[in-house]
Amino acid sequence: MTANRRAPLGIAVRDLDVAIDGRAIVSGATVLAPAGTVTAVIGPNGSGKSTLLRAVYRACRPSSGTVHIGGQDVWQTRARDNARARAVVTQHQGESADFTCREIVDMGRSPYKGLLSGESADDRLIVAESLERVGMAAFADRHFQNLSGGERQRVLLARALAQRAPAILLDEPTNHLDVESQIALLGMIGDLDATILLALHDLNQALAHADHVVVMGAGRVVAAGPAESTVTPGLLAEVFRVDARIVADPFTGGPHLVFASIGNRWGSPSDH
Ligand SMILES: Nc1ncnc2c1ncn2[C@@H]1O[C@H](COP(=O)(O)OP(=O)(O)OP(=O)(O)O)[C@@H](O)[C@H]1O
Repeated sequence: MTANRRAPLGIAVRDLDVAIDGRAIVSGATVLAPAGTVTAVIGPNGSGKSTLLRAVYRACRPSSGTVHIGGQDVWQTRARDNARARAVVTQHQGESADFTCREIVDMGRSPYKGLLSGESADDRLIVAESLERVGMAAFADRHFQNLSGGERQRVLLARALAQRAPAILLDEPTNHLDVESQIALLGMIGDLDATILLALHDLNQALAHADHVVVMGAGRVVAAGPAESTVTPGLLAEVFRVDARIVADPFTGGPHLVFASIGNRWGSPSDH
């Protein structure tokens, strides 16, 4: 199945500023995701990871800076060409209408369809293959709105796969997934012939599955580079305020983070 396959396209974000209601949310961010690699954006809650991704997939207009995918400025590119260049899996996609899973995944084919053209044999095969790839083939005729959070996440991933885009953006893709599905998803994205830019909370997943990490803190990129040399205990203490040690992963021998207990830092216990 080769329909619409293209070589991976690199993603380049330069000097990006995003302000919402006059407040700087992302400031001066430069993120380079080379073609064919996996780049994880990590950082504490509210550090600007989702906003950065939103600027890349044109859900949030930057106040300054540029975003290129494969050398094309996404903010100067037609919507259909953008849809062919990158697929997106976000946490809150409002697919509330009463579509089946097959119909949801078929939406990934729309950048390749004419206004009045229906589904081609290639489209049908790609949709079936994409559902199969995320282990959801048996759900093809089920209604999307009746699925569990993890099942929905897998169908939305299948839609992104069906789009056959040379760059894929994922915002917290392991959210809602059980441990087997998390491992399957991260293994799968490493095998995709695409450039992957994803926001992740699990630092061990970033260490194990990303070629590069981009570390955000308070809207700025505070570090970036190869995962193993960038995600250090010193950096985690500075950015996440946690005490971490690196041990050998007993399965792979690679680096694995363990964290010291820090008690409740969110507030004082109530009196009762
Ligand atoms: N539409 C908006 N209006 C106002 N503030 C916003 C908006 N979107 C994001 N923010 C604020 O911008 C900051 C960054 O949000 P963002 O969602 O990008 O962070 P994040 O790093 O993805 O966080 P998390 O890890 O919690 O998902 C937060 O303080 C958030 O409250």
